[in-house]
Amino acid sequence: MGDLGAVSVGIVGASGYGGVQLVRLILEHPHLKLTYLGGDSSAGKSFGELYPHLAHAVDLKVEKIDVDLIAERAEVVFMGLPNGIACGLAPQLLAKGCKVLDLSADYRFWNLETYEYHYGIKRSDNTVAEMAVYGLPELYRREIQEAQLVGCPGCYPTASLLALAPLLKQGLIVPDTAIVDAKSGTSGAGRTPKVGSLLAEADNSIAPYGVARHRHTPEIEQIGGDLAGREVRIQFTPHLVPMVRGILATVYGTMRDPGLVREDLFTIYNAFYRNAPWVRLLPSGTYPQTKWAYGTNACYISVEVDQRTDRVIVMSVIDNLMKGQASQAIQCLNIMMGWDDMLGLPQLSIYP
Ligand SMILES: NC(=O)C1=CN([C@@H]2O[C@H](COP(=O)(O)OP(=O)(O)OC[C@H]3O[C@@H](n4cnc5c(N)ncnc54)[C@H](OP(=O)(O)O)[C@@H]3O)[C@@H](O)[C@H]2O)C=CC1
Ligand SMILES: CC(=O)N[C@@H](CCC(=O)OP(=O)(O)O)C(=O)O
Repeated sequence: MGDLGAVSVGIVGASGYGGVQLVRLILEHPHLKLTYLGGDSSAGKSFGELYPHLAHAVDLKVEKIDVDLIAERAEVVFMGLPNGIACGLAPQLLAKGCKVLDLSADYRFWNLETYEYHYGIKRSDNTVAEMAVYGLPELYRREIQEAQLVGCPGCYPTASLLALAPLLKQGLIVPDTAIVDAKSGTSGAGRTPKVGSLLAEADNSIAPYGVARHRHTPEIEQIGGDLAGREVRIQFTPHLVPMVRGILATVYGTMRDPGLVREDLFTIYNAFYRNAPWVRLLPSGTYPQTKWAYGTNACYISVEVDQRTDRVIVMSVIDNLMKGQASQAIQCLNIMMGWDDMLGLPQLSIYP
């Protein structure tokens, strides 16, 4: 797959959900070729043993992680690893000239003490962390264009921030009134087995978790603060819902100007996202469904106003494994390489 002029790409953490999405996307991308797969417990197996339905398309074995081998084979490296591992590999990969895109939380935080506090992991790669760019293209396109190291956002922060950004950037809501109520499918928890992700535990039920202390809150507040130009406090509550993929984030905030109507907000959002091809603003009175984004890099957003309570309500949906993880990383790479944002990425959900 790929063509003669294609950029060589490696994936560390290839056996995981993020990894297998990346494999699919790289195989279908016209300017990328897959040259390295790395892992831990899956090392030594062929990729086809792990994912038999892709055996016909991928003729690579998963290797034990070896920085020299990765840099020899790949110009660009994606890392889809548990938190705390990428920060031990990125400094050496960057020193060897690779571009690095990390899907974990290791390079999302501008203040490493915040990361260390919320993730319970000590860090010593401060200089490299300072180079990292937050990989949300709709907000940090210019920085991503120049980046060697991208810390790709978490799935909840992507859905939440795309809904919140115009409100915070333009000071449309009373400070600190923002509430994010978010729901995720179980693939958000990754492929590594956990009791809570078992069908018998998750099916027929919707459950809040991480209430008042989920580790995505400081990430949302960091970017929210950057947009607002001041520290912000955001109430974030995630829920696990019995589906495989998808996130719906419903955002509430008290309007500073109670005179604003839905059409005003629509105009503001339309202008804010005019150069964002993956954000699809829905017509007034139409509300998004997670299945519309399934398998794509799209984010569907709808705005509403409740004049009875003076609140704005913004709904956003993404596929957590795509815009919330793997395809957003490819969108970032497209921008780093000077290619079109849409290049090689699936645009249409398989749902009717
Ligand atoms: N799932 C989601 O919706 C999202 C996840 N993320 C983040 O992306 C990252 C990857 O997530 P996801 O794909 O869901 O994870 P998975 O649990 O599905 O996969 C984890 C991967 O990490 C590898 N791995 C585990 N431990 C080690 C180790 N010690 N050394 C090397 N490799 C190791 C595994 O390899 P092996 O099988 O060989 O052991 C596997 O390939 C995580 O940081 C996650 O928080 C971000 C946004 C959304
Ligand atoms: C449903 C589910 O469990 N979702 C995960 C979010 C995954 C993610 O994006 O986490 P990172 O910030 O570590 O990358 C969670 O709530 O922890």
